Amino acid sequence: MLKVPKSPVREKETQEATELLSDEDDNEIEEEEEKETKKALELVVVEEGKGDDNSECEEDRPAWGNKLQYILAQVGFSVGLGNIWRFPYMCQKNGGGAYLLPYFLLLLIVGIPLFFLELAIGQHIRRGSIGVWTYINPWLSGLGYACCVICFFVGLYYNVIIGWSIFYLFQSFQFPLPWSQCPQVSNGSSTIIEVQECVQSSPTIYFWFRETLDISDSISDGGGLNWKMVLCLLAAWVIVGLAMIKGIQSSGKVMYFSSLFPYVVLFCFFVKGILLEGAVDGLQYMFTPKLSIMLDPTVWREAATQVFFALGLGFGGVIAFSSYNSKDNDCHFDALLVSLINFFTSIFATLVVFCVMGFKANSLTERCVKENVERLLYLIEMGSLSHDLVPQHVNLSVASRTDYNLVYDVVKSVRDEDFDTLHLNPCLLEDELDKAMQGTGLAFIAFTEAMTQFPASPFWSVLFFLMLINLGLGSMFGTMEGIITPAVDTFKIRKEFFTVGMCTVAFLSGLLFVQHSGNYFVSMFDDYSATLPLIIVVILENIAIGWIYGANRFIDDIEEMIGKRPSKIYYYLWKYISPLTMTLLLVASVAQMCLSTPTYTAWNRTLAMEIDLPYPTWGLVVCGLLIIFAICPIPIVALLRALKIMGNEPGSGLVPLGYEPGIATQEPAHHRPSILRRNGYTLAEDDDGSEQTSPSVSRRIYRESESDAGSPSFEFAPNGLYGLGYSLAPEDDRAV
Ligand SMILES: O=C(O)[C@@H]1CCCCN1
Ligand code: NA
Repeated sequence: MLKVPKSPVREKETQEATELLSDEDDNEIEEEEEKETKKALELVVVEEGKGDDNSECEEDRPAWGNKLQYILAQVGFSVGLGNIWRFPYMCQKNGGGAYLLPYFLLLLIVGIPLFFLELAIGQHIRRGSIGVWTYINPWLSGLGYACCVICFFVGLYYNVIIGWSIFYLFQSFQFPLPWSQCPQVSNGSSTIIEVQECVQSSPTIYFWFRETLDISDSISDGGGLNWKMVLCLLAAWVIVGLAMIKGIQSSGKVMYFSSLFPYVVLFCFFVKGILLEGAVDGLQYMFTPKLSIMLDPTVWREAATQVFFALGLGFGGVIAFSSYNSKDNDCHFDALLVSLINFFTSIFATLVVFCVMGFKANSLTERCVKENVERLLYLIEMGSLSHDLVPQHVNLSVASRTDYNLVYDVVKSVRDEDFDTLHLNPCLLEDELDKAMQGTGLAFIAFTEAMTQFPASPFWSVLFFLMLINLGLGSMFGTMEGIITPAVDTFKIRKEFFTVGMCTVAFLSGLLFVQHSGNYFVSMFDDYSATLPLIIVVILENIAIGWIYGANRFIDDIEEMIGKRPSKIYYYLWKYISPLTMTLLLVASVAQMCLSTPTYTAWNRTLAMEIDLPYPTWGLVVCGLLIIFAICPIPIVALLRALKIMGNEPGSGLVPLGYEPGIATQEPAHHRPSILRRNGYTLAEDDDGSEQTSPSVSRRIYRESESDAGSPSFEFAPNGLYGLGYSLAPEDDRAV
């Protein structure tokens, strides 16, 4: 039942990494001892896997091979398309630099504390999300289910983006790259011309909207299925499904490679990007906060949800991964490390995107200046404009952008009444940056644009899309596991069947996103299913710990676990600051959502540009339903509890623990003594429930109720040795 991969290579690496990390360990452990423990642990796991109920060597949960592996797993889950695809597009949508400030602030006062909270609670209670929240308070187990629904919605469209990447990957094996120039068509007679829609926009934009998405003009115009995308989505789901069933094993070396690979690729793009003409303008734009935009609650809401999305808060994955830690693991350090890595990855990717945007805006303004200078010269020649208006030092025939802007201003002030008849364009770089490509395609368009500037472009293109797929799949596995594990635990179905069923259902539902209007649904899901519900879930998690469980008690627990007391700041953050901030945000954004008509960005084929359209009524209904579906498990579970439909009977799989406000008072009769192995010592705990009165000082570790005992849960772990070198699991190959 439980396979423990034990390759000599792996073991050696584990040791190496352990050595590397050992100075971080608070408790000075003899290496020898640690190795012993590890062996014992593996042995234990195998024994239990065989169904051997030998309580002498019983360990409830498998553990991570080493700290580095665990950190890489957390980073692999949290760093994903969110950093490379979502963050840049959110940034552009919300005024560039104006978005960075709220994002960073919210990361500090909400993101890091809550990430720490999820890490600590998983490590303390040692269960997946449903188990954790049920343990805190059975009325809250709906939170765990809401996490599953959110994971499902996110997984649906997340895989579509992986599908897009697969499409681009396949298109990358040609030279010149298909998005490097406009396609040519013959216009009936013998002349060959370039496609108008492409000339009006740009080859990369055209490739995105027309060749890839073949997008319709509005969300109401479905346009049928886009077969190319259907196939790519199918490929993406097949990969996910196979990897989730089997878990392709790979050596530790591959894992280190696959987590460093994205940074190498990004770095190359960055170096190239910064050398592009106009890159600095793009960066300036990125780092200049437009303070006015910060009064807009949307910016704050989108910053908050991006923080949650990026860190995976409210997905359940973080809790699941940390539940495989030993109790003395320094989860505070982990929280800081992983959130900072995540933050800098987003910033890094966005730097590249803005360099490219600067470059594009620059070349567009250059073109604009050239055209308008010609027009000026023509007007002067025709006598409709006096030559005296041109300042002395300006030589129009070689005018730069600033020269032209100067002349434009002069002409505009002098010829105020009939200025419009002159048909002059201001050609401002900022305008060009403001209206630069937006929306879900931003990353695709920006990176492909950059690539056309590279020597050996197909090589870079292949590298880039492999990286994107690699990043996306890692997070996708964690997200899917967020549904599969709890479902399999609860409903006791075979994992293989459920995984296949789940992927099939998800693929079929995903067909919504591969219609010609599919992109609009992607942004709808991205805007509504992964935002408000996430905020609500995270608020409730925060309140559950800060108020129901008790912030002080939780801090005591952490002190008990990691041996040092977290700063008092966390008390205030958990108790007041973050719940208050999030509630304010929630209220403001709900109010704002009700007051304004929600819009989406559509591509207009004839104008060859993006325009904002209001959602049709049915679209609004769908948006509302997405939010309602995602959060409805919370009230439903509470209601079922109130009506006593969902009981505490052991074995129901729903309530693993007895409960009295905040404290586990009664254990199901068939629990077994748990043993805490720690640094080579075995701490057998007796089960007289002594921790009932003082749970904070007990060294309690996960106890199994019947519903969990011998349950297949270990088998259903986000199987760490995730394909393509993702190691997202404990050494012995599983997690919840
Ligand atoms: O930012 C991302 O791409 C992932 C999505 C899943 C949850 C964690 N973060
Ligand atoms: Na990832």
